[in-house]
Amino acid sequence: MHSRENPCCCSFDECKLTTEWLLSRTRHRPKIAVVCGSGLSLLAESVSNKQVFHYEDIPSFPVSTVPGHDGRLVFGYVKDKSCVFMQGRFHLYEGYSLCQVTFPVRVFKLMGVETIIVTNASGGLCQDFKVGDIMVIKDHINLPGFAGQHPLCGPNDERFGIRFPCMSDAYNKVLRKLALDISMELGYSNFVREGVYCMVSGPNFETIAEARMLHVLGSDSVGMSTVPEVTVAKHCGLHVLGLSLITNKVSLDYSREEKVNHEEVLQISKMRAEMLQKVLTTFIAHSHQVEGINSN
Ligand SMILES: O=P(O)(O)O[C@@H]1C[C@H](O)[C@@H](CO)O1
Ligand code: HPA
Repeated sequence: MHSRENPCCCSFDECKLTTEWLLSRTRHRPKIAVVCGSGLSLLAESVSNKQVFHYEDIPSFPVSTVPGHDGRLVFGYVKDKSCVFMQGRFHLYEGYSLCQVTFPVRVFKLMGVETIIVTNASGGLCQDFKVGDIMVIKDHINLPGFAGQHPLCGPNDERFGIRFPCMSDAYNKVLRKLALDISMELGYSNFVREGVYCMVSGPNFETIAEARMLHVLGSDSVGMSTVPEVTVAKHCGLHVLGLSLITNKVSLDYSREEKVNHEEVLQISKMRAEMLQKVLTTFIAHSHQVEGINSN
């Protein structure tokens, strides 16, 4: 049975079947996976020796339903590093269970991936942030998780990870530093920041009262993804880097007239994707400098 029909069938065996299906069809053996956020499919365009699978052709993979999420798995090389890119991710608000949302992460783990780079578009809550800034994610707030919408709820399969994983170091410190150092070398330090990402379920954008609450709670940006993928990645022992593109300023003020919409999010993502791609490809090229990350 496929997870499109059954929201709760992302078992170890099903992950393994999908893994074997992919490994038997690709010569690539990626060590790095990249999840492209809204409007950020361009991140995968510069890979060499490309091999592409459409999500609808991959057993048990959900399909993309959101504009700006192409629904393609792209294998290839960035410099000499074997990578796999998700051009499009899955969200809770699409009606997928969190186990479907995170299914690809577990498949990557079983394929031999060691590091995952998760990107997204988010709204800036920190008053210093500007539209177009890139935020290296330092930490997150799992708001749906507080309410029991958590990808690790349910029986724990020890083959993936332990029952009570530690999340205090979900975003690898060494990888964060490398991303910040690279940004500085590229001359991007004026618009590359570090901060805390807060996940809400969506699909509506925040009310002003909600935005104020998230700000008071310590969130620098807010979005509708990433946290389930990162939680599952950390649970199964992957190294994580998170990069968030600030596509809009979230209003904390009742007198502000601007209204956010998805088209604006996509427009800013597409405008800044090239910058993010530069950070990403330079990061991947230098990732051998970091202990625990293989050189190809
Ligand atoms: O997949 P991400 O988190 O980049 O997508 C963001 C959050 C919503 O899906 C959408 C809102 O515009 O963009
Ligand atoms: N809120 C939630 N998700 C988002 C936003 C936002 O302002 N911008 C992009 N994704």
